[in-house]
Amino acid sequence: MIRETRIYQRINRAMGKAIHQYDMIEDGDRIALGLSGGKDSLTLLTFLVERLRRVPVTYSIHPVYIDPGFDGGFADELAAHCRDLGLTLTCEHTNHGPEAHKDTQSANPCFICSRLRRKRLFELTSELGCRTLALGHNKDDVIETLLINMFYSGQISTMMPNQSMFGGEVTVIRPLYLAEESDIVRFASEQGLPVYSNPCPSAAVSKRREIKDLLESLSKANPHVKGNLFRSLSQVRLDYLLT
Ligand SMILES: Nc1ncnc2c1ncn2[C@@H]1O[C@H](COP(=O)(O)OP(=O)(O)OP(=O)(O)O)[C@@H](O)[C@H]1O
Repeated sequence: MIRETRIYQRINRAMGKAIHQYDMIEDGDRIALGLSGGKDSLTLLTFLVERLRRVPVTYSIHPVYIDPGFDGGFADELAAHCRDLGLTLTCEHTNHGPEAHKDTQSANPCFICSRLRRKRLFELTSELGCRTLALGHNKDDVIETLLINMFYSGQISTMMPNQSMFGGEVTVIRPLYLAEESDIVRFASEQGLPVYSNPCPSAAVSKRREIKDLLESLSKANPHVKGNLFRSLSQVRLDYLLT
């Protein structure tokens, strides 16, 4: 049972706002949910299950885990957690992780691994008869992706809250789009959500980690930095860009 703390209420408000504002869920939807075992997708799962008891909209949730295949995986524990919530976890065991770290391909293992994972996630979403795939990205992920795309891809873009793919076959939704990562960290800890440590050798050394550290240090001097970056996404002055 969720404890309705201040942090719970903040995330709940942010998620409710995102779901309405970006038109994410309709009555009768079958929603596949990418469950990685990390705090974001576990928090998303908790809120989407709990929301069913509160709102007059019905939907079904189908958690999906792509096991990257490192030693020390936690698929059984994740399946047990889903069972406790009355859900069945679809788990696919792969060797995406070790494959992506093989010497010949090690220049960008995260890119390779996430591309393979995304592909299987979309396929499994369709196989489960779902047209919606919910992912656990939060507001900080959106801001970091904006900077990663500018710094390393030379383009101004980020993740969308509601994104139709493959001609409408699957819609990706990100219900935590407006929720702050620091709130999610606190929520996961205060509610005692399970903690699975990520056995991936690249987990701590990604571009995202570098950007997180940069934003952290800029925010110490000015706490509005992240909020301003997020706001800039809806304050685009095209007449001052080279479009
Ligand atoms: N192995 C996986 N199986 C299923 N879904 C996944 C997996 N890895 C990531 N996802 C989905 O993609 C989202 C973003 O993945 P990312 O690796 O960026 O994780 P993250 O920001 O650390 O989030 P989390 O805390 O949920 O792991 C996750 O929140 C989850 O919904």
